[in-house]
Amino acid sequence: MGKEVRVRYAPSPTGHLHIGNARTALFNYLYAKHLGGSFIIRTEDTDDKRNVEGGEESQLRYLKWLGLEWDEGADIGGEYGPYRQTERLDIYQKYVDELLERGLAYKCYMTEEELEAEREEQRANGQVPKYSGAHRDLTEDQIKQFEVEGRTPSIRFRVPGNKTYLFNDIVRGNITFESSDFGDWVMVKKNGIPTYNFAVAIDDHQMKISHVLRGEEHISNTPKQMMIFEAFGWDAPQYGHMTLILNENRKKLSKRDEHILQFIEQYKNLGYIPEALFNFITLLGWSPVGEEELFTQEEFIKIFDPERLSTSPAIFDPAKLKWMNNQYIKQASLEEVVELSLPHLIEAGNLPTDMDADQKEWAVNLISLYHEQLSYGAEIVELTELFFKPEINYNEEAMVVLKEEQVPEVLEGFLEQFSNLEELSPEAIKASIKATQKATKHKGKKLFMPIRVATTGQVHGPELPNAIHLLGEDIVKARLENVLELIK
Ligand SMILES: Nc1ncnc2c1ncn2[C@@H]1O[C@H](COP(=O)(O)OP(=O)(O)OP(=O)(O)O)[C@@H](O)[C@H]1O
Repeated sequence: MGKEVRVRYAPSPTGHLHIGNARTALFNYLYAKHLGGSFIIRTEDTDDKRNVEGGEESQLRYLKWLGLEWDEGADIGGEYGPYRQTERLDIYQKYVDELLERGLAYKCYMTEEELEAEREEQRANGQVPKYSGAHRDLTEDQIKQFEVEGRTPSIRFRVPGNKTYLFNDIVRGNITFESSDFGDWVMVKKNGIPTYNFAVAIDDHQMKISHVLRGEEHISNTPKQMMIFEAFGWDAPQYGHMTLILNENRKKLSKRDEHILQFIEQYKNLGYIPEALFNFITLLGWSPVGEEELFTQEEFIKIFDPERLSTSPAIFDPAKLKWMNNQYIKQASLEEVVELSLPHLIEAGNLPTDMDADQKEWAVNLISLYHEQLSYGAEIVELTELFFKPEINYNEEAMVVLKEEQVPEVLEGFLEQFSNLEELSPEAIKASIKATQKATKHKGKKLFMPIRVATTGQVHGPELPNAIHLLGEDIVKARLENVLELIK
């Protein structure tokens, strides 16, 4: 039997979960589930300057909302929380001590100003700046002197000379780096906190991670992590670097772009369906065999094959997401669609919070009229606007219809039939339109369009008798009379 599959999603708590982060988490999850392995969450929170309040909570909450469950983590009262790097500092310390002792790491006392001066000089000489190794081999006396001066050291990893680091990337095949391109890099910062690359390598080993699937911005970190694995004689995991998700301007989606519509929370609040997002995100940078685009989580788990990960970046297309959500809304029950959309009508002030049974029934009927068309919950407000405003401003398209010759006759005829109705059911309204046809001898578009446009202001729309039924007697009459006046 091969090695047990254990993968991880390792967010820094620097902001909310966006489509790009979620894609990385989801591919790890699918990979683990496909192979019967474990999916682990680890918060990489060692860069306290960048951490934001609520960042971790958001990452976890919206992963759960998308339907991802992790298998393992720190025990937080019977439930698994994520592993947190800041809670593992003792573990890292043990390994730092070992490398110092073995001479594979050393203390560097250079100040930020000295380091900057060094880089400045290298740039001036046309070189790519890298640490010169000035404090690689300090004498005991030099060290004492720096300590007396009160300098605090960072700890650097002693990069081996003339070595090639090669890994076979799951997505990109063989990738190599030369150790000569790296200066001795900081393993532990002056504040005593390990750097990202050091902590990641220790954790991936300790957590027995078998495959590291992450965004391609991490490719250049990989050799540093391999150096740590090598220093301890550990086997490195298999790496796979996935292409990034870009926005429409071809820029990487980033947590720091707070004003862009790209966060899972925003889509939840707009009334998107988690299964639709899951489906959509999985198809960003990965494609199944065949043309089919709609899959459940279980189906994805069955068919997920990392061989089919794309090597060119995927552009996040919000219009495609909207389309996909509509596919899911169409399949959802009316009850679910009401749950997604009704709160938005209330929030817009179109309906009261304390609806009585009749109002609720009216609202449900209204939403059901748009069940097929609705792309996301909040869209209901825009789609149903015509039901909540007393007057309509007929646009150009509408006026073209209303100016046709037969319109006064049709509308007067319909107004008469409508006024004589004893009950306002959609069936009765349908019958009154039929009766108008008989009386006026106009039929088809010539009959329907003026009635539709006069009552709704739109040339396309939901079932006409149902819409008229929901608009109610007063509004329908007022609109018909208004149009008759307008076109006189
Ligand atoms: N645009 C993106 N497309 C695909 N994966 C991404 C994208 N942005 C981040 N990731 C991946 O998400 C995981 C978590 O990364 P991280 O927490 O650093 O997110 P981030 O959005 O890059 O944050 P920041 O923008 O603050 O650096 C990493 O594996 C990273 O590669």
